[in-house]
Formats: sequence, structure tokens, C-alpha cells
Amino acid sequence: MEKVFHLGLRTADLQGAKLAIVPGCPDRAKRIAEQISEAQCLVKTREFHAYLASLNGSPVVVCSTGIGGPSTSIAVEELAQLGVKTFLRVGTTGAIQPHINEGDVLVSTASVRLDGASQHFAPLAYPAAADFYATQAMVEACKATGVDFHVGITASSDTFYPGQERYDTYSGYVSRAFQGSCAEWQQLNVMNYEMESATLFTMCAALGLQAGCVAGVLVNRTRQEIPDVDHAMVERRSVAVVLKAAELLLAK
Ligand SMILES: O=P(O)(O)O[C@H]1O[C@H](CO)[C@@H](O)[C@H]1O
Ligand SMILES: O=c1cc[nH]c(=O)[nH]1
Repeated sequence: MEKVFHLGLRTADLQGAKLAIVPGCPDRAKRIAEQISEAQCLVKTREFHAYLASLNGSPVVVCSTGIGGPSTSIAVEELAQLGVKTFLRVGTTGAIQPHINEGDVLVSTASVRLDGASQHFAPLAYPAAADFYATQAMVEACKATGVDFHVGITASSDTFYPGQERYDTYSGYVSRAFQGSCAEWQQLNVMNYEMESATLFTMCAALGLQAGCVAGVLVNRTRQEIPDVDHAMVERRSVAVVLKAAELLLAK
């Protein structure tokens, strides 16, 4: 096939990879790829840094999505065109339930659609649901790696500040639509905020692709807004989970 628009890759470049690990951050993509054998950089363009590696003999892509739904939808669309069927997001997150601790790992079963991009794939009544088997693999991986983890619903917002009802901002103002929203999500047992899973889950479900999401907790917003946890430790735990989940899915 012709090269895809942004990644500039052809099907053959992926060597048959059917599974992609998709962190938001390009540097995290590199660190993940380096933990898998035979890692080679495929492309670095804009927020998309893609690597090909071999996990237990199976080709796997690691590709950063950048922050938010629009860029995530491009990475997922183009990787799907190149043959990828399974997308495992590994991110960072802010918890909003008091019982969740910094460094815990959260597995999302579904996401509140506080994004815009997912509405370009399916109407709002359509659920942003994770794939059952990908989620099951994430949970099994949490158990196998021994991390403290929680499973449940995530709020996935286009914006980091107003959409996640943050007041520690330049203006200190949150528009009316989001005033009180965090308390409502807490009441409705939402675990956390992040920024890509609503788009990822909606588009993958709508397109017949498989998606799961795991995130490491950087901050618990019931206690503080600015993280003081060791970011590397948080990343190590969530990455250990996503790599084990990938192994489990590839072994099926
Ligand atoms: O650490 P990543 O994967 O980027 O995920 C989270 O961190 C970013 C915000 O700081 C957003 O992308 C959010 O979803
Ligand atoms: O609070 C947080 C932390 C990381 N990422 C988010 O989107 N929100």
C-alpha cells in the first residue's frame, strides 16, 4: 500500500504487527520499546514516535499518540490501515476517588466521553467501552505484576484544565458546563481523569478493533493538584502491566 499520511509508513514496515502499545508521551514510547527486544525506530514525526520490537517472537508496534483525542485518532487510524488490530494505551492519570493512591494502576472498563473526537466516529449515545478481552488481559497483568490496581470508569477529557475542573489556572475560572462536574463524577464512581481513552475506545469499538487502557496515578486530586510522586516509578508499574497484557493477548 501507499504510505499513510502522517506516520509515512507502509504495511511492510510493520512486519505483520497486529498489536500496538500506545502511550501519550513520545519519550515513554522509546522507553517501552527499549524494554522489548530488537527495538528499532520506525518514524519520529510530530507527536508520533513509532518503534517496532519483538515481544516473545511477535512483532509489536509502540507508537506515541500525543495528548488528546484528535492526534490519538490519527495514530490509531493509520496503524489500523497498516494492519494493527489491538491497541493498548498506557498513560498517566489523576485519581478523583479518595481510596486510590499515587502509584496505583487503573484499568479503564469504559470512559465518560468528555472529548470531541469520539463524536466523529459515533454519536454520544454510543458507549466508549473498552474491549472485554483486552481489559481482562490488563487485569490479569496487574495481578501477575503485583501492583495495587483498581478497575472501573474513567473520565476522558479534551482539556487538562477546564474539562477536568481545575481551578489552579491562569484565570481560576471554569466554564459553567464543567462547574461541579468533578463532584458529579466522584458521586458516579468515576475513578480518574485522562485525555485519550474516550476517543480510543469509541473509535476502536466502532471500527471493530480491540482497545484497552491502563494508567499510572500521578496525583490524587482529592488531596493535591501538583504531583510529588516519583514519575519513573509510576511509569515502571503501568508499563510492566501493559507489557504483560500484550504478552497474554499475543499468546492467545
Ligand atoms: O501520560 P499520557 O499518556 O500522555 O496521559 C495523560 O497525560 C497527559 C496530560 O498530562 C494526557 O495525555 C493524559 O491522558
Ligand atoms: O490529573 C491528570 C493527570 C494526568 N493526566 C490527566 O489528564 N490528568
